[in-house]
Amino acid sequence: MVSPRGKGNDLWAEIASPQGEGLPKTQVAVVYGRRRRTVVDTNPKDVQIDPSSREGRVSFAPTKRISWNRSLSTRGRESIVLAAGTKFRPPVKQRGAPNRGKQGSKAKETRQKPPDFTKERNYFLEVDSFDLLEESPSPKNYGTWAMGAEHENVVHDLPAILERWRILKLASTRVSSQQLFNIMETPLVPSVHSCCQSNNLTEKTPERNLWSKLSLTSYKQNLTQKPAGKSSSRYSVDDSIVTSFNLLNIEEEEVTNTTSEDVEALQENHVSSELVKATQMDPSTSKLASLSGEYLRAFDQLLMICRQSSTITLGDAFSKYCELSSIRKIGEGTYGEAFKAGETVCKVVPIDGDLLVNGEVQKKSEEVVEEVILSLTLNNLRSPRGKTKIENACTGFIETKDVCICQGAYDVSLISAWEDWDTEHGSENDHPKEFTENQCYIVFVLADGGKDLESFVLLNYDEARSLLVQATIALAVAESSCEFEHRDLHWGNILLSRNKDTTTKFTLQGNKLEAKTFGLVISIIDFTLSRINTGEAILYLDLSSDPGLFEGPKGDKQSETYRKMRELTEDCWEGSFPKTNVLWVIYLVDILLTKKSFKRTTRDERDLRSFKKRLSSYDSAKDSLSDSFFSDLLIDY
Ligand SMILES: Nc1ncnc2c1ncn2[C@@H]1O[C@H](COP(=O)(O)OP(=O)(O)OP(=O)(O)O)[C@@H](O)[C@H]1O
Repeated sequence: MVSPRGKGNDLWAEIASPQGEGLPKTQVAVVYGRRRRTVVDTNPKDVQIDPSSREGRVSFAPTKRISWNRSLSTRGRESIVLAAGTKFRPPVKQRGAPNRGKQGSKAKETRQKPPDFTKERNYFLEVDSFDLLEESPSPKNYGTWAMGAEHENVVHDLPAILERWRILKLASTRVSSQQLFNIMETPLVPSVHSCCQSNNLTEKTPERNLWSKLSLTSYKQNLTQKPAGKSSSRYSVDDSIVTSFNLLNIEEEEVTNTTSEDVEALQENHVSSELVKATQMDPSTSKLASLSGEYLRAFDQLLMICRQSSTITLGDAFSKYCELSSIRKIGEGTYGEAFKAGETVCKVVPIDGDLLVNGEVQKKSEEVVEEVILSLTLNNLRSPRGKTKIENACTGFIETKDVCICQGAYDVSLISAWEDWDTEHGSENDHPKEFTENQCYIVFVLADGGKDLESFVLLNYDEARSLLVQATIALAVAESSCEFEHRDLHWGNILLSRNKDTTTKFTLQGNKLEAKTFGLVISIIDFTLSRINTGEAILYLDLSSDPGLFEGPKGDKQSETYRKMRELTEDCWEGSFPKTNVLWVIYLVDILLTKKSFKRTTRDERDLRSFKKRLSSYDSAKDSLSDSFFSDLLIDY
């Protein structure tokens, strides 16, 4: 039941109000998503397995990972770039015209005499080097760091990161578009702001039934069927972006068809100069073979995000936080090894290499950029900046303190910590001594979130309630801010610790509230399966390409939750379904009832069971917060 209490009335009214009310009309945007890569896709030749070097290793076999939780780690974040907020103009140039024969011969002709964009390319190369200098005015001087010193958290310019990423994604559709991206259509409302700036997503993903996947061709057909120069009410998308796609998402032979008029048109349409630049690269360097070039660009972005001009060693990175000899390994995942370094936890994830790690293909810079964007977006909820009135804020997601890019063999101190863990716990991961001097890594520097729910001992019913209210708050706040859905909130992904505080503050849609914590602190981790809408882009993982995720044991709460999500989303994973968050809250109640023992009465159990029943009727975490179960845990301030 909604509990009216003074100032709180408004909040409860808002919590109960249907989502999307009063939103501006939706608009169409060009979107694309990238299909994920699997081990099967890997060319066996790319996998460096030197039998002589396998001594001491557990195994390189892809089937090694057997634990249910860990086998769930799927790969390949999808993203949809939202091109909105601009006006429709007919495409400058028609591509894929019905008369293929004619086009083909023209393409052939043009390939013999490619347009010369040298002048423009040089200009943009100059701009790029200037940008790089501007953005990295003083590369980190790791050599002079005081070991174990206190460090301010690094502030990242998320809007700028997003913009660069978006440009990279658009540009990279030009090459290997068939392999990497699906061009899709998604309706979107006019002006899109980055939630990172506004901390309030005013433009939301429309309802499920508005989604329709169209190929770029059918999308363009739709556009060309409209009267030139006029936008239809539904397809009022900016043609400069369509043009960009027309120019960028082109077949290999079409690259050479790009004319200087096209470029001028793009410039006229105020398309970012970098986007224009993307259309101007020499076709010979932009063939499919430039896949590695694409990663290089993403890698450069990672360096920029980390404010590094070049990679550093793992030893240099860790020495910022502690004496190397004090490093302890505290956990492991399929992709990352987690080490305690001073006050922080550093998660080391190998990237871009050909070596299979723990039976998996290493993550690529491009997908890592997206994970960084996700982490930083959620980070912003901790201390939203750039706005006088904070709309949404909470501390329930793990804090990302810094990110850095490293290269080289594993540091001896890390190897020693890894081996100590292995002796004590028996690692499921491959021994890191396999990494060569060329290996690159991303290191996520995180706050120490404590122990995961599976191993944490809850003392009593109050702590159990505290866990539920904090998890629901975090989901509700992120849901409101950036349409966040965690989609994998099993008991390994909630970290718990205790402190002296009895309450935690949060802001939900402008309403400032406090929740009783009884001294428990939760931190949600692992956003691998998560979906967000940053306002610039929708980042999500297409779980339909991982059927194994839904084949877990019948009756197992976690497996059932994945299946319920699939039923709910109908495998449309790019869509917004805040109810998936409720499904995970239901899962957590189940876990508390069946898998965790803590001091509780029969009445407490009954309350938990009836709360669980009521949860099924809520459509979002935000809605669930209005349940009477939370009434005496929430306080206005
Ligand atoms: N911030 C943190 N504080 C404390 N422990 C952490 C933290 N981050 C990670 N860990 C520990 O390290 C383990 C692995 O981390 P995480 O699940 O993020 O890695 P991963 O490789 O992304 O995992 P997955 O196999 O699920 O993809 C966690 O289960 C947890 O025990």
